[in-house]
Amino acid sequence: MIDSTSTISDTGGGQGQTSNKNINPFIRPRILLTGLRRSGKTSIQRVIFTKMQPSQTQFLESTSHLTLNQFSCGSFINFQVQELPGQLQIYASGLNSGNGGNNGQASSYDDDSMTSIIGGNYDLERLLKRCNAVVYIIDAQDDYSESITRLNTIIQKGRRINPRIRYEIFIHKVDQLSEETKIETQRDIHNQVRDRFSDPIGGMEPWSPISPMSNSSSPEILINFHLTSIYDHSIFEAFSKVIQKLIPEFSHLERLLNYLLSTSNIEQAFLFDVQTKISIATDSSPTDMQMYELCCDMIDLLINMSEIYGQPNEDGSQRTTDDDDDDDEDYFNDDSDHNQGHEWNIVTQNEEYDENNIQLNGSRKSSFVNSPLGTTPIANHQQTTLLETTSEPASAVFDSMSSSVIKLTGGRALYLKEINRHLALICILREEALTKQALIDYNVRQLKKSIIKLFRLNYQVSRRNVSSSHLVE
Ligand SMILES: Nc1nc2c(ncn2[C@@H]2O[C@H](COP(=O)(O)OP(=O)(O)OP(=O)(O)O)[C@@H](O)[C@H]2O)c(=O)[nH]1
Repeated sequence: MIDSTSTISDTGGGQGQTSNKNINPFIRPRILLTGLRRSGKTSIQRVIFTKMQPSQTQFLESTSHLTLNQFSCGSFINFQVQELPGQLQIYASGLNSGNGGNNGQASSYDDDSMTSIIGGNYDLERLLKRCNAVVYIIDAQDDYSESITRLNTIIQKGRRINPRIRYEIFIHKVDQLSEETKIETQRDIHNQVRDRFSDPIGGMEPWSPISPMSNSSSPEILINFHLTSIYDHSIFEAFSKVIQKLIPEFSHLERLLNYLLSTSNIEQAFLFDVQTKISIATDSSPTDMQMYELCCDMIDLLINMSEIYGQPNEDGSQRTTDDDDDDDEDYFNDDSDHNQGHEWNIVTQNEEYDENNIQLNGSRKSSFVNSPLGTTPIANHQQTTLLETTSEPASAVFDSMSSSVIKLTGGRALYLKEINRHLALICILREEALTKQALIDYNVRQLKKSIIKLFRLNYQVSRRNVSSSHLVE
């Protein structure tokens, strides 16, 4: 079993249930994606969200502005990724620097009072205050000492401003490293970060490992490390873990999957977003990386086979054949006003910092694939929310008829079933368990109904919340 994630904290290797409770289900969680120049930030987004071939990423131009990508998958995965380009330098905020001569010059990142403003007039404090997770990319093939210095600065600032931030450190580009070097690099980076926070700084509490029971008001720092590469599935697995911690329904989904396992003789179950191959939930057993990869391959196989031999619905709507599907199905399949399929929305939401410096990433196809960078600057001092959406519908061939069973050598099997047009359940089980496939099918249908109800409930509450906030306005 391979697990590319390690953690400083006791909770990091798990699914982060504690942090999900802090996520307001009505606010789109924000991920601040940052790291030094050329560390691989844009490549990661393109490979995961636009299906760009990893080899194509070498032609990407450097990102020069803060960009905001909003991702939606039906009503399930909703989050924003703010990419803070590596070329931006952190500058002295000026007034309280205690080093007057340093104004306007790049700081050493070490003095907390000196690191408020990032070159280009972005306010790091504000970005940290508003984000739920920082994904920090370290290029493992490069000398990473400067990168760690910068990371430590961000953590130091973040723990003062927003102690609930989760730091997900991607030790990236490990595809060129031997297994031994990977482990050594991870240990080295882990130690350098831990050592930095083992001493009290500026009156703050020292670094202390967190436990699942940790008090939300504690100053403990939530840090996870992931070994990643865009050239294999590790980047999907790592990003899945980041997303799972931000999905408010995650613990409910996990419980439902655990229940399915216990009733159906299944070894492991994943809920996959079909387009991105992000796993939005798993049962609570540790993830088997090789099985995870096989599940991703199974999705590709199913979609490819269906595209060749399947019959896409002419009207794009989903066929419903399950006898006992009820009205809940309509909620999932109704794209009228909320289930807009996969979207890369172009959004700024009344950002208070200098908005003319924000660049907006557009749709998966038109912006990212057809144009070199696909970013569009918005007008200066934009006051209203900009929302330009180009939706890419979920696969036309993935519908309620989509299901598959693949028997593997070694006595195991993979079982795939559509949950809705965005989500697939994939189970790993012993081949013998398939002798009771009717039971599994039945249980999966019950699971599907429960998931639909769960999201419908959340959707209704969020809608009510939105309309009442309009009334207040
Ligand atoms: N070997 C390897 N190269 C990678 C990986 N990810 C990205 N790269 C390469 O790293 C280079 C820089 O990638 P970018 O995505 O442009 O990096 P960035 O962090 O967005 O850079 P800035 O926009 O300048 O901040 C490209 O040539 C990518 O092909 C990886 O996992 N492995």
